[in-house]
Parts: sequence; C-alpha cells; structure tokens
Amino acid sequence: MDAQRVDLILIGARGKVGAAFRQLLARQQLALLAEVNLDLRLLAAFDRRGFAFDAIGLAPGSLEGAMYARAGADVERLIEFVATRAGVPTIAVDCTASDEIADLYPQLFDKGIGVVAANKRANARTLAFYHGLQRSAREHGVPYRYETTVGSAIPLLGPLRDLRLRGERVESLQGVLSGSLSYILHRMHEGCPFSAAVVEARDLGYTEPDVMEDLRAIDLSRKLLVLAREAGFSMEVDDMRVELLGDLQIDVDDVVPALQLLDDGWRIRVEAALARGERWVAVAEATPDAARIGLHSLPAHSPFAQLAPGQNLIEIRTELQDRMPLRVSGPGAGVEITAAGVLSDAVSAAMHWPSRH
Ligand SMILES: NC(=O)C1=CN([C@@H]2O[C@H](COP(=O)(O)OP(=O)(O)OC[C@H]3O[C@@H](n4cnc5c(N)ncnc54)[C@H](O)[C@@H]3O)[C@@H](O)[C@H]2O)C=CC1
Ligand SMILES: N[C@@H](CC=O)C(=O)O
Repeated sequence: MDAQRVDLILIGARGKVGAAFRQLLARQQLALLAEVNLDLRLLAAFDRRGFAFDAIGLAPGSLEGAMYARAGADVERLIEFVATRAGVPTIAVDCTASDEIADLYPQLFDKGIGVVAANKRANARTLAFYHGLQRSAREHGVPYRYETTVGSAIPLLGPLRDLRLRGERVESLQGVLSGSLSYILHRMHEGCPFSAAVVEARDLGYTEPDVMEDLRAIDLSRKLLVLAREAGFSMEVDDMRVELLGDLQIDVDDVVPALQLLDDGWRIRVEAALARGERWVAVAEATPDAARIGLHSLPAHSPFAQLAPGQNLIEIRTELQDRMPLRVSGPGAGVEITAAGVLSDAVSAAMHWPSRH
C-alpha cells in the first residue's frame, strides 16, 4: 500500500519551539514511514523574516540555508498553491506567539488546511471566536489540534474532551498551569533571588517570548481560559479574576534590572512562608461560572506545593470523579518537550485526517 503523504507548513520555523520541532521531525520521518506508513513532509516553512518552499519536501534538519528573505505575498501564494492542489492533506503548524498568525486560521480552514498550534492566542479570544474555529474546522473536514497550549506535552486537553464526549460533566478544575511560575517560585524557595530565577526560567526555554506575559500571568490566563473552555465552561476573559504577582508594569526591553528591585521583597515573603511551613504557589481554578488565578501560600504538604521546578499538576473534578479527582501531572514547559507535543499533534492529525476515507 502506498504511504499516506501529508504535508506540513511550519510557521515560526527558526524560533525555539519551531527549531526543536524541525530537528525532531528530521529524526522521526523515516520511523513514521516504517511504522505507520505516514510520509510526513515539510512543504514550506517561514517566520517573520524568512521563507522556504519545496514541492517535494524540505530537509527539516538543515533548513537554515534554504530560507530566503520573505516577500510580501509569499504566504498568500503558498495558501493558494495548497488550496488548488488536490489530494495531499496539509497542516499548518503554528509555533509563533503571534495574533497575526492566529488571524489566519479561519482562512486556512476555508482552504482545506488543518492547524496544529502551540500558539494559545486564537483559543483565548472571545468565546464566539473559539466556537467559530471549532465549527469551521469541523465543517471543512480538517483537523485543529492544540494540546501543547495547556500543560505543554502532558495529555490533558484530549482526555478532557473524552470525558465530555462520554457525557461526564466537569465540575471544577484546579491546578498549577504555568511551567515558568512553577519553576521561578520553586527556585525562590531554594534561596535563588527572584530576578535570577526568572533569568534561569527564560534560559531553560520555559518563558514566553515576552517574559512579562508569564510574570503578569497573561500567559497563565490564556491557559486557564482554554482549559475551562475545553471542559465545557462558557468562559469569557472578563469572567476571570487575576491577582498578579505584584505591581509588575515593567515596559522596557531589558526587564532584569527592574526585576532586581523586587528581589528583597520576594526574599522576605518566601522566608516568612517557609517559617510558617508553607510555600508560595500560583494556583489557577475554574468552575462553570468563574475562574481565578492567585498566588497562595499553601502548606508544604499540599500536592500543589510539592511539585518539581517547572512541573504542572491539574486536578479535574467531575460528577463521577468528585471525592477522588482525576490528577494529571508532568513538565509544564520546555522547548524540546513542547516540540514533542506538537509533533504528536501533527502525527495524530495526519493519521486521523477527518475527511480521509
Ligand atoms: N516554551 C514552552 O515551554 C512552550 C511554548 N509554547 C508556545 O510556543 C510558541 C513559540 O514559543 P517560542 O518558540 O519560545 O517563541 P520564539 O520567539 O522563540 O519563536 C517565535 C517564532 O515565531 C516567528 N513569528 C512571530 N511572529 C510571526 C509572524 N507574524 N509571522 C511569521 N512568523 C512569526 C518568529 O520569527 C519566531 O521564529 C509560543 O506561542 C508559546 O506560548 C507552548 C507551550 C510550551
Ligand atoms: N510560558 C509557558 C510555557 C508554556 O506554554 C509557561 O510558563 O507555562
């Protein structure tokens, strides 16, 4: 039997997650062919500045030399090429943190192109936009997957969807959802200054391209919103209460000197918590009616206070799993693990292409 060819368009190809995704794809292409008869090719790749295309497939592991300066209409031409070409399912893999790319999803679905996203922005817009994307993907018979947008590669959104499909009502969600805040808070309890812990989290690839999105819990709010919606809660951004980590209105390129001004304050708060036998934890919670994010000082024996640096833990209570809630845990951030989750989504989308016979 001929292998099933599926083409990928990688957006954010030279970013941290995008580059790790390319390396992983390069390593797995032959195994996918041998093990599941899937011929997954990289048709095109682009980022803010560069563009590359090859109708028979680019070499994902050595793309740098193939990229040339992106021209105005490259992306539109690429979408038209894919739309007018018959027979090869195509998936756009969004490894950006860009609203401009999220704006493209409806057009991609219209043209029969599926989407795999590490980018959280599309699903964290209005509820109407979120439902519109789900509906549009379904109506056009194309996959739309975004497992890594909450809890990185932890299987979370898929199992949550399975609960809903078997008719089990989710009653509440509670957890540590930010990998970077999990890391930063953990390191501070080990005596690391706040600003140094932020730099470490950034160097490990745990933070957003704009680290202030992590520190101001903007990224965490997006995750909680997506998670709540996937649980079936009709949640809008305004339904969420977010207590920030302090007065963090820092608007300069190099945030570190400003963060250093907060080191002493944090040291005092952390020492006081440890003296009480507690630890600071950034907790996100949602019920069907409300959602909130707050920084809590929890007893050290709480499961949320015992996580490894960067670890996430999500507790899901349903009508059947109330006294013994479902708990899902694992690394909540990291470039390689996220790229692995994105590849899982791409492989699964390719193998279960909705309109394939
Ligand atoms: N690092 C992690 O642990 C996780 C990251 N993510 C998400 O992965 C995404 C990527 O993160 P990073 O790789 O750290 O970011 P990055 O800043 O290293 O890379 C972003 C890439 O997107 C490209 N880009 C930005 N705007 C664009 C546009 N309008 N058109 C085309 N290309 C554009 C940039 O040129 C760059 O190549 C983010 O949305 C992040 O939230 C999701 C889960 C976990
Ligand atoms: N910045 C994010 C990374 C994954 O989305 C986090 O800290 O959890």
